[in-house]
Amino acid sequence: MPVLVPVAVETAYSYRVPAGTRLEPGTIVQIPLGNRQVVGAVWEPGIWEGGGGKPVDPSKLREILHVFDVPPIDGRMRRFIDWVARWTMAPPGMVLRMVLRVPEALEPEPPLKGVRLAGAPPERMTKARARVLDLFEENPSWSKTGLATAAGVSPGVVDGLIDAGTLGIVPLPAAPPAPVPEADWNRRDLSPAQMAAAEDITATVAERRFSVTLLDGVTGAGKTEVYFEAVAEALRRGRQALVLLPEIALTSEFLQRFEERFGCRPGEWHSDVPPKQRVRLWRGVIDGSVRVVVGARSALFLPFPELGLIVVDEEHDPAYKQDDRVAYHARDMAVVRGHIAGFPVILSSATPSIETRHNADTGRYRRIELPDRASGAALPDIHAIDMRRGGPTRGRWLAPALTRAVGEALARDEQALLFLNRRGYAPLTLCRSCGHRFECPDCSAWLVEHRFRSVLTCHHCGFSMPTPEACPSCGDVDSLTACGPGVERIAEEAAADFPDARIIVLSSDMPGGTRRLRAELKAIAGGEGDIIIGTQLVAKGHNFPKLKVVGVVDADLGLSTADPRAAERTFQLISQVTGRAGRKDGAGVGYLQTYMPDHPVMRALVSGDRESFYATELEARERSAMPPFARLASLLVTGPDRPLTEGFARELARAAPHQDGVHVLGPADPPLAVIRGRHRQRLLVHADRAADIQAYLHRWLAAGPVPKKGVRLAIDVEPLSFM
Ligand SMILES: Nc1ncnc2c1ncn2[C@@H]1O[C@H](COP(=O)(O)OP(=O)(O)OP(=O)(O)O)[C@@H](O)[C@H]1O
Ligand SMILES: [Zn+2]
Repeated sequence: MPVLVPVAVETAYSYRVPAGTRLEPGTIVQIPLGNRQVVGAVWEPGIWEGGGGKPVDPSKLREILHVFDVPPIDGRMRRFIDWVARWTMAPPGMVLRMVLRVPEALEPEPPLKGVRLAGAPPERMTKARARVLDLFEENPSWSKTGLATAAGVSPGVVDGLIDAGTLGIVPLPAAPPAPVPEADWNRRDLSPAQMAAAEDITATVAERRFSVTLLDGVTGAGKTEVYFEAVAEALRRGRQALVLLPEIALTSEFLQRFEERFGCRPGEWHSDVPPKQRVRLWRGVIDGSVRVVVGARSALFLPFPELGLIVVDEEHDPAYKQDDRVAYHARDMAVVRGHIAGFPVILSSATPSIETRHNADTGRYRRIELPDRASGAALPDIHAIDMRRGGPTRGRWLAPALTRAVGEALARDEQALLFLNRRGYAPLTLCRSCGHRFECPDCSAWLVEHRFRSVLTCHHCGFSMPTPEACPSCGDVDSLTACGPGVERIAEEAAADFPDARIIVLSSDMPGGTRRLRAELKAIAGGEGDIIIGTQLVAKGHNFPKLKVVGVVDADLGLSTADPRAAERTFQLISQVTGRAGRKDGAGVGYLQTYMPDHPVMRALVSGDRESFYATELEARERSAMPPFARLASLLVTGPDRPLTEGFARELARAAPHQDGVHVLGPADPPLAVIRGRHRQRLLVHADRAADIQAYLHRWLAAGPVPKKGVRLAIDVEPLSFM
């Protein structure tokens, strides 16, 4: 039987089925692979057999070692795995590996050991022993620690009773399955616009057919409440539902809202979920006891047997794209999963991606608009601060107009948010005497100063060194100077201007990790903190009722890159972050510090005219033949040194087949030419919309050189990152 194995090979391997067993495709099995034992899944013949395979001598086949007692991966899930592998050009076994992420879930949970009455009372009765035995009137079986705690005795007392034969050990029943969310637990009053939107998408769930709906509503429109109604409908119809969020670890508020609406928490799936809980969730998903999962992008690969809805919240968020190993976009693959299994997909955003908006414009996706905020509050007023005229004095980063607005907010007991998408104190440190710049020894990147921790660190590989007092190049003391601001530097300036204000700095690398960030975000939502200073993680979906003023310290930051999506990203990020202002009762204001107030992105933001942004950007993409009007694929070559890397990339380029409508660009140095000591070269395939880019790549790779001597090739179809 063909079995997909979780390694990077293009085909399935054949194994012998143990005598007397019949295995259907999808069965999860343990098989020998070299001298290891791995987990794989039985697959249908013919799909991943490969072209040049010679028939294997049946007597040489190795046997399947073990069949796991879990439901098989169903046919729709198998087609989905096949599809993702074909689309991303990843080996199918590597996609399967994402599905079988928690092998511990394949074995039944070991039963918990408990104790119950088993014999006569002990000869020697003490007060402690009596207290323990009394508890069996309440409950016939106890866990050992539970019993000792309830009786207020040491575990030794319980052990003594076991030794005396009074108590015996019994297996306790397994933990009950996750609570089932109730569709009609607590329906919230929706605004008329929300109601209409909810009716519309609920109908798509009821139809049980594939469709994609873009829920396109301004920041604070109440999109969450609307798609909750779709989740409720899936529950009513006995289907499972999946909600994807880009930054689930940080959104405890979301889980609370879910609980208010459905009476219990959903299943959670992301990197911060403890291993044991993940194991339970995976099993609960495949056996159907978990009905709703809220998760990060990898939740898309959970083996739901009865999935009837996927919601992709903040569908524009780049966090949905995985760049390494299997390079997939969870939003696009969610649409594929819906298509294969025949259920609706909802994409929700206040700033839809250009791709999604184009699909809505051309009628491929449905679109529902929510033009106003649910609370009735107005959207924030956005002002541009022209840094050429109204900028700050030398050595400062906040313009007088912005500082004034922050001061006024504080005087009204409101919160202000200063947004800068740069961690640390300063992005570059140099020596005033000799011009020496601090660079990472392993990456082509500057070291970023983190003054709170007194280190210079690399944001690409994590290299870190104490900030020296003298320049390592010329030896001058006190000659080092910080160039440009990061959030820590803005915090320093704000603290100097507002010594009485409570300032909270939020960035992903703060000590304390996710738990601390969660706690801080909750505190801010509860009204604590006067000035919040943060990187892009403050832009994501939060509701801060007291927040009125948002200042974008460097609105041009994202525009200065060569990324074809620079304008789109900047528009999305700034709309999202300013969209945190005035969500409850309006009167929010946003200030954009920019040297380019006439740039179309700044104009669209200031005028609040989303439509003009989308029209201009779509036209620009079409004119320059960029996605979604063309297709791209990136081939990233990495190697231990520059000659090997460049040599392979050139050889690969020479092997590119000729095809009308397809162009190969490069090889070229990406902006980050070295990361962690590995040299990088990028080739880019640009193809007409109608071209089959995967077929082209297959032909190319079959004809091209094979990477060796530590050189590796990574393919990314429709890449988002060009760094
Ligand atoms: N019908 C309603 N009446 C009053 N308040 C509501 C209603 N629906 C939602 N809200 C509130 O409005 C706020 C914004 O809702 P929600 O977070 O769903 O918006 P959103 O559209 O997802 O916004 P964003 O895209 O900015 O994340 C929340 O505080 C929510 O509790
Ligand atoms: Zn580095």
